[in-house]
Amino acid sequence: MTTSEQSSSVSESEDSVDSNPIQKPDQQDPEVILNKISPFFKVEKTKYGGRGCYAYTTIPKDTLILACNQSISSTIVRPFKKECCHYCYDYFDGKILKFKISKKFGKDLCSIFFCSEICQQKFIEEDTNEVYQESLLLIEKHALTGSNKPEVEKREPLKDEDLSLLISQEWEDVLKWEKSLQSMKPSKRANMIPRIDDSEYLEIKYVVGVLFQMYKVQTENIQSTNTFLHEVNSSNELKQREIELFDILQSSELEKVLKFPYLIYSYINIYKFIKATSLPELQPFINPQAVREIIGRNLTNAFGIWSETSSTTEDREFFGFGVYPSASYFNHSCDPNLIKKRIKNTLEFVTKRDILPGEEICIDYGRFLDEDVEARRKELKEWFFDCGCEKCNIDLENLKI
Ligand SMILES: C[S@@+](CC[C@H](N)C(=O)[O-])C[C@H]1O[C@@H](n2cnc3c(N)ncnc32)[C@H](O)[C@@H]1O
Repeated sequence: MTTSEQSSSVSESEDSVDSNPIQKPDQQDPEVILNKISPFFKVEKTKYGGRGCYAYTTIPKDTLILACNQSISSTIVRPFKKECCHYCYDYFDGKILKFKISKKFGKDLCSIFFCSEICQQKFIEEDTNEVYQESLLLIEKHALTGSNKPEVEKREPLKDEDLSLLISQEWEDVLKWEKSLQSMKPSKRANMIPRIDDSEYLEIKYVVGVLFQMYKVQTENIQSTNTFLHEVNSSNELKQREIELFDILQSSELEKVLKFPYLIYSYINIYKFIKATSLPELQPFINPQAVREIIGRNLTNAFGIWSETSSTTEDREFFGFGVYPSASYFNHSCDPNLIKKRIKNTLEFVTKRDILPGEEICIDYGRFLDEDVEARRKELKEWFFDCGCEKCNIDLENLKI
């Protein structure tokens, strides 16, 4: 536990602006990376667009085809941060967790909460040079700084504005902001930290988690082997493999901003907060393009972390989300043949029925399978796609009759 005083986290080193490509270890062929996720399926193009997972051979019902025990990054909503374990997401009926890593910043005590000493210890072991721990504590500190600032009304783009132009202009302005940030004394940079709301706080913790993994892989020079994921027994290599899979995930940041233009300002806030507050170790990884892609990858690939319920009709609490790249290639089907189970921080995927060779393996993205085809499609539209599953095709044909 650390209790040292820290005035400002802002980097004193020369930060780069937009010319800081992330140096990645030797990049592997995406096809090779994708086809080493599981011996049960290959990842191929679907006939309705994008990629999907297809069975190599017959897979009997109740077969565990994938278990992902490491998200690349996860984040817990502010209201549950003291009740939901940062490491394993366990929750004990609203009880405040006893184990924590804390640091005092002036009068403010900031903490990361865990359900047990084991989870706290695992978190510490997986950290590198305490960069992740420090980064999360700094987010807590600066989220407090930000919340003391007056609320700024977020600008809404005008109806007839050229959105693509607006988006590129706004991000260009961010680069100017970044130059003035870097010309400031570190002690003054706290003034540049924007006020953030709860959804931005959630997203910032996720983005910083991914940035930390990039730093870790580069610092520890972690190399990956060419085995299937379940054969990998080093957690460092697993993370490296998840990063490789993360890099080839779909990103839909621009699509989302074009649909909900007010989000540009939210994403810029997130970026400014991260750039102005992150440790020097993470700075080389922070540029608008990288952060926009990290945000965009969560939008269509994150798995929600929800409280457990005994039935699908019972209300659930939303604790946060995690991105598990190796599990992100399953498409949605309104008649899924795979069930997803979360056991603490592990996602398990088990077949619901026998699967035939060449059959697409799909999960259910929502909780709306009992609804009619139009209602299902409306729900999925919010996730930026028109469902191309077989059940929808049949149901749509039947509507025409
Ligand atoms: C978690 S990713 C699945 C992998 C993705 N197909 C790929 O190529 O990376 C979710 C995205 O896949 C596509 N997708 C998933 N299920 C689909 C479906 N039933 N019909 C059409 N597109 C789907 C959508 O673009 C969605 O945003």
